[in-house]
Amino acid sequence: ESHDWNVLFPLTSHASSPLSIPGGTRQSPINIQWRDSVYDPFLKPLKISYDPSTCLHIWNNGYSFLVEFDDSTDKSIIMGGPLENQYRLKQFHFHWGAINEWGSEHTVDSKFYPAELHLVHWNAVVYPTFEEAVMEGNGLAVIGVFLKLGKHHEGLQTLVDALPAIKHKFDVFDPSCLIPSCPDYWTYAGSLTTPPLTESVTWIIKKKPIEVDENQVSFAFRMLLFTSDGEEEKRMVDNFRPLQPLMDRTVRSSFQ
Ligand SMILES: Cc1ccn(O)c(=O)c1
Ligand SMILES: [Zn+2]
Repeated sequence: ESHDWNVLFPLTSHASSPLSIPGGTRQSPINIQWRDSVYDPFLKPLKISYDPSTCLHIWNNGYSFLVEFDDSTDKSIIMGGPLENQYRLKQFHFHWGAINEWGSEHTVDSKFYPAELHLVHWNAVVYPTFEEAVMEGNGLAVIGVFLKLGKHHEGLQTLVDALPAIKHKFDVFDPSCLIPSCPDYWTYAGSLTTPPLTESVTWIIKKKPIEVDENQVSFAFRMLLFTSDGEEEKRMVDNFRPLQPLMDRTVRSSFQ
C-alpha cells in the first residue's frame, strides 16, 4: 500500500528528497540494517595496496577537503572484494556533522557516526578517464570508513595538522593507515552522494570504525569553511547527503 500512497499522492513521496535524481534506483547513502544484510561466502577479501608517494595535495573543494593522488598509473589500487577489476585511488575526503550526534552519510541500524571517510577509486581497466568512469555502473568503487570518538588517531593527525594551511603541499601519505585492519565489510550497488549523483559506485563499507579524538573532528574538520577568502564565513559542517531508499537492493556482508 505504500506504493499506492505514492501513486495517489506523488508529491508526498518520501523518495524524492531534494537531492535525489528522478528514476534513481540505486542511490546512496543508505541505512544498513545489520540483520537484513546477507552473508555472501563468495565475497573475497578486499586487497588494498597504496603507494604513499602517489599522494599529491590536500585542498578544500568547497564541500569537503580532499587529498588527491596521482592516478596516472596503477601504483595505488584496490582489487578483490566485490570487484571484478582493479580500481585506482583518485582521492579521499570526509563527511561530518556540526555536532557529534551525526555527520556520517551511511548509518548502521539507523545510527549515525560523527564522520565518514570516503576513499574514491575508479575502474581504469575498462574506462580511459575518471570522468567517463563516473557515468558507468561499474565505474567507481568507494571504501567508506566510519569515524567514532575515542583515542587519538596518529595517522589522521598528519591531515589535521595540514588543514589550517589547506594549501599545504603534501609529500607522502599512506591512506591505508585510515582503514581498520578488520577485513569485514558490507557492499551494495549505489551512487555518488554529490552531483552528478550517478549510479556508478560499488560501495564497500567497513564494519569496524576507526577511532579519532574529539579535537581531531571538532577542531580540525569544523573549522573549515564552505566559503572562500573575503566571503562571509560559513563553517563547513553537515556536508552529508540525506539517506536514500534501499528499493530493490540487498546489502551483502563479507562476514557472518
Ligand atoms: C566521486 C565522489 C564525489 C563525492 N563523494 O562524496 C564521494 O563519496 C565520491
Ligand atoms: Zn563522499
